Amino acid sequence: MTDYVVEGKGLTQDYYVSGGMFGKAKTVRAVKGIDFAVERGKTLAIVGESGSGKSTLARIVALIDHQSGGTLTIEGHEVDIARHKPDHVLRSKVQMVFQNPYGSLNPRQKVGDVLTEPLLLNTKLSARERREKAEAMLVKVGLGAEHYNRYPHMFSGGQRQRIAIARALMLNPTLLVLDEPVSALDLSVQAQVLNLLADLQDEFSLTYVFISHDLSVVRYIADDVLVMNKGECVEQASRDEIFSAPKHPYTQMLFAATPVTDVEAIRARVAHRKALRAGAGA
Ligand SMILES: Nc1ncnc2c1ncn2[C@@H]1O[C@H](COP(=O)(O)OP(=O)(O)OP(=O)(O)O)[C@@H](O)[C@H]1O
Repeated sequence: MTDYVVEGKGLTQDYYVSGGMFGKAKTVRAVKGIDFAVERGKTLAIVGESGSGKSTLARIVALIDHQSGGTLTIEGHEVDIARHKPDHVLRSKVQMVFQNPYGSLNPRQKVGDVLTEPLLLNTKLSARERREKAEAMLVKVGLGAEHYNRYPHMFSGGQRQRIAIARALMLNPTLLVLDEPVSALDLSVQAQVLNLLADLQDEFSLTYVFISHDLSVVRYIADDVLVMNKGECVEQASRDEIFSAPKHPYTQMLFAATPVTDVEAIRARVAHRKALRAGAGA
């Protein structure tokens, strides 16, 4: 049986929009019956133009918002956060990384506090154990234990996103929802952070739901791709299928409008990852 970490069936999200003083209130359906499933250790990329509903879907999968309709299943258990608040076990399994590393870290909190806070709230680890785990995680994401006592403003954008990733990993999640995690970064830094995410995925068998409007990024990171337009899924296929022969006219238009750069580098990296996986499985 396929080991799906997350499955959505008919996921729908309605927003109630007030009409102002004289207008009529209305309901906007931002996500319209989306089905998907992501296997353990794989990445589903969700692509689409601005306003297509990507972030709305991401917030449902990350257990931040409850869907108006459909079902969400995580690790085989149907989740209904409207009726049952997720317990800390479920909460720790699903973590989100946001686009803006400047906004997502509290400027008054030292990095060490950012990283140990989830442990303080959700585990019985001692202060010393929490610190050791945080320092080890800093090293894991390419920073150093010496960064523990520094403040977020002392880091570059890429380093802050590494801190946000480290924080997301502190409770050993199985699923990361990444909403445009590299789009606020310079191109060279984007590549470094994508490499880090790929390495962490291999090391911890992480499952990613990766929101992006950037097809170069998607080609690099995704195993499967779901294309959204106006809240609907217009096409869903493996990365290779969708990049070599997009079927839906909207996907064709999207791909034609946004040239994919640096294809050779991406292919080399993908081949390298496949070889690593094959070696690990041998
Ligand atoms: N809280 C809200 N209240 C009302 N409408 C909303 C709300 N959040 C999103 N929407 C609407 O839902 C639709 C989908 O928005 P969403 O942010 O999910 O799209 P997106 O694909 O992530 O876009 P972007 O890439 O610009 O973030 C849009 O029409 C948006 O205006």
